[in-house]
Amino acid sequence: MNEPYFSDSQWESWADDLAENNYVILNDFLNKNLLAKLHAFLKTKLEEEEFRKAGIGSMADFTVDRAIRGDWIYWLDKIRDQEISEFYLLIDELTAQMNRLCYLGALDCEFHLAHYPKGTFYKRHLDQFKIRSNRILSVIFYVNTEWITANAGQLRVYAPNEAFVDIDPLPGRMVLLRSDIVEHEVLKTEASRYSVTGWLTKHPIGVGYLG
Ligand SMILES: O=C(O)CCC(=O)C(=O)O
Ligand SMILES: [Fe+2]
Repeated sequence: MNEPYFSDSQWESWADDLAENNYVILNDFLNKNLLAKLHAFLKTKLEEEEFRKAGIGSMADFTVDRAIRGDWIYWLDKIRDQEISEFYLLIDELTAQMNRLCYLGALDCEFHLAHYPKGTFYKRHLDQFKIRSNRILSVIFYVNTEWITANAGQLRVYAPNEAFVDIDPLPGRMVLLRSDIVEHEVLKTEASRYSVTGWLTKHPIGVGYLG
């Protein structure tokens, strides 16, 4: 057994915040070592030109529309991407704790690296697709090694009354939000913005798409 990254009481306090607001911000969630590892891995994949233009929707619904989102992504694979196996240990801990504390019933996850080049954004949206409501919890890690507010590129999270909070994509920060109800957008970034984004899902990936 690996040592847990965080204590049960720490997880309980985050789960309380999530239950109350439907989103939670966790600063310095990635330690320096893991942040550096993810950043380096992302840079390698960028250099190898492994990123693809991100689209919207899934399967038959899938389209690429730069007026909606301008990021480039690289889908991760837990088995293939052994260089970042430590990241998946952290995701296992997150999933177990969320299932324990929030009765999430998550059975699987899917993650991609994301690069928003200068001048790109992702318009307001919900993470659940129309024909595939498999995603329960959205999980976003910011993996730039430095970030200044003048870079913009904030994650804007909307409350049901249209109030919103703007969240800087600070190194090591993680944001959790409920995929089914929390609308959000990425404001136009003035610098290359790197992240790892994913979802805890109800069904194993590749099965039960219509769940
Ligand atoms: O990078 C972010 O802050 C959010 C990304 C996002 O909303 C998405 O990929 O669905
Ligand atoms: Fe999103």
